Amino acid sequence: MNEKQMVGEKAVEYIKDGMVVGLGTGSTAYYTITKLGELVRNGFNIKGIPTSEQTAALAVEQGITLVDFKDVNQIDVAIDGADEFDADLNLIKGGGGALLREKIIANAASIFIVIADSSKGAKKLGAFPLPVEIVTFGADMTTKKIAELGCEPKLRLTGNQPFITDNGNYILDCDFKHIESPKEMELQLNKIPGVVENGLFVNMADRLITIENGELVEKTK
Ligand SMILES: O=C(CO)[C@H](O)[C@H](O)COP(=O)(O)O
Repeated sequence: MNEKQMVGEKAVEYIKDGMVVGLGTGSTAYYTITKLGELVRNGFNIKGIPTSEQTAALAVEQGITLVDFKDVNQIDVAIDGADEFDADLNLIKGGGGALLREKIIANAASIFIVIADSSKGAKKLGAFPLPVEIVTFGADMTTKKIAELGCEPKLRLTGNQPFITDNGNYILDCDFKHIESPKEMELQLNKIPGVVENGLFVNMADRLITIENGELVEKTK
């Protein structure tokens, strides 16, 4: 079993019958969602809130009932991957372009569990270019303002065309090399008009499931 599958399936042990589950996006969350599908086929009543259209399609394929925020009072547990994590369980997310919905759902969940293979650990965040979602209007100006914070922003492309998020926005991948203060950077970025949200998830993860020396390990705040 590969690391993504190990951590993705382990997280499902936190799901109980009747729960509302935030469903992450990406190749690690894939294993969580397919395992949840197995539970559903075994009679579990699980409702899912997806963090992307891609995840919504996978969840439906797996027989998981999808719900909207208006249908539920709370999200019991959200499970999602990460592009980087540090020792304080701060994260960079958004490699799959779903950071806005991922942050809304992680923030709404009573428990946010992060699943990440061993390659995602970092002493300092920032080697992975930070995804920042921006509105298309004024994108060139927003890009300049973000660059003034000390990074090289690159418009994410699909082929020759800008990548468009599920929310109709662009993503800038911002190479900071390292981010001294993730909290400060998160706030600075979100103050720039045109920025919708950024992929720094500071102090949000309750539990990290990862791999060290080939073994599953779990860390909490
Ligand atoms: O933030 C994300 C998507 O927006 C993903 O969780 C992140 O990119 C990790 O992906 P993967 O599990 O495929 O490595």
